[in-house]
Amino acid sequence: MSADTNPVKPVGWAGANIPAPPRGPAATARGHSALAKTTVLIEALPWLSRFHGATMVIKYGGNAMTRPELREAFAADIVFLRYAGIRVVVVHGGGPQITAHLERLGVRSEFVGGLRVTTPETMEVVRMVLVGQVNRDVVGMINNHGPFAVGLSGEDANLFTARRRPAMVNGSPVDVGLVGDVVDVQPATVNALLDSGKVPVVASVARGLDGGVYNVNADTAAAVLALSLGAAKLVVLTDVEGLYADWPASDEVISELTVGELERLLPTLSSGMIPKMEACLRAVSGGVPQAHVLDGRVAHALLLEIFTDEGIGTLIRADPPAAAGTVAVEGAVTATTSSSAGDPATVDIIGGGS
Ligand SMILES: Nc1ncnc2c1ncn2[C@@H]1O[C@H](COP(=O)(O)OP(=O)(O)O)[C@@H](O)[C@H]1O
Ligand SMILES: CC(=O)N[C@@H](CCC(=O)OP(=O)(O)O)C(=O)O
Repeated sequence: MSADTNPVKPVGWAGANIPAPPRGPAATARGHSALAKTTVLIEALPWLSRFHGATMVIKYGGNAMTRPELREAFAADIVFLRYAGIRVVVVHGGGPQITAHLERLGVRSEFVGGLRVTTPETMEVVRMVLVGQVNRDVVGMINNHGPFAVGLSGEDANLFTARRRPAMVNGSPVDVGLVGDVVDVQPATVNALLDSGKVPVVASVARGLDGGVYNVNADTAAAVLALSLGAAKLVVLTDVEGLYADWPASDEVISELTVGELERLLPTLSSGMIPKMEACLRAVSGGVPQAHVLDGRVAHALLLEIFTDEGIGTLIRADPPAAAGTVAVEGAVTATTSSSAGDPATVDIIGGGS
């Protein structure tokens, strides 16, 4: 747009030939809204500085993919993170999408301990839906906002190798078919994509040690990838506000808990929260400074969590070091319906930003 036709910011704004900007109530209102915007931008500065160049693994749950406007907001957030200099990896789920496809084929889905009972026929559908449908959709959505997303299956270049695992019910193993746990990660391809400025988008299907193909829970896949990439953060987007203290009786969100606290809580959890919280535990106890469960139904939840002081969802962090003068409070799970504010000046104690 030329200087003659641009009504907003004429070139040479301060020049003598250009009329002065309007004064009075309209200009004041504009000034106030600009101030609010600059406040938000400046609030982001410590987080931008902290996370520039850091790796983050974002788990995008199938339940968070439902509404088109939320999908758009998610895709825009991922591109925002990329432009902010964060090495972003997306690991997506697709449980509800697999269930819907199986239903169309007349197959009922069964979950044990949060894991899908996976027959060889089910595995064909899992692979087709995750790799052929959901992965393509997520890649396409992100690329509408910026040309960065590249889709991968966990089978590609042996990214994930899995071994058959049972579900655990009341401490006992129950066979759930072709469900795998990841026993080896080869992140070279993901790193090469990140080095070239791309955003890898990973489906949680794995090759088996036995040459077969395994269904890996996407939370588990995201956790092991975060570990092998040395990620600064694992963020899990789902369809609840975070971990509820006493679900389904209450919707009181646990805003923050340590690995020790989560270990004690784990046997009381049910359904999809079991693999999700196991994954967060695995990531943080393995060295990822923090894992965060966020409500994917909140537009731009990712930006809110990463770039503002507005802590939301449930944060899982390492136990405090048992240093002199530090006393770990037994069972100190913080339950609140509000957010856990992150202070850029203090979160270094736990090895990462909030
Ligand atoms: N303590 C809990 N707090 C929150 N949600 C829970 C809890 N226990 C079980 N859930 C269930 O876990 C679900 C999230 O897991 P899941 O359905 O696997 O989601 P996703 O597709 O995002 O991985 C929630 O929608 C809720 O129904
Ligand atoms: C073993 C197992 O349960 N695998 C999951 C894989 C997809 C997934 O994890 O999707 P969400 O993240 O949307 O739940 C499944 O078959 O549903």
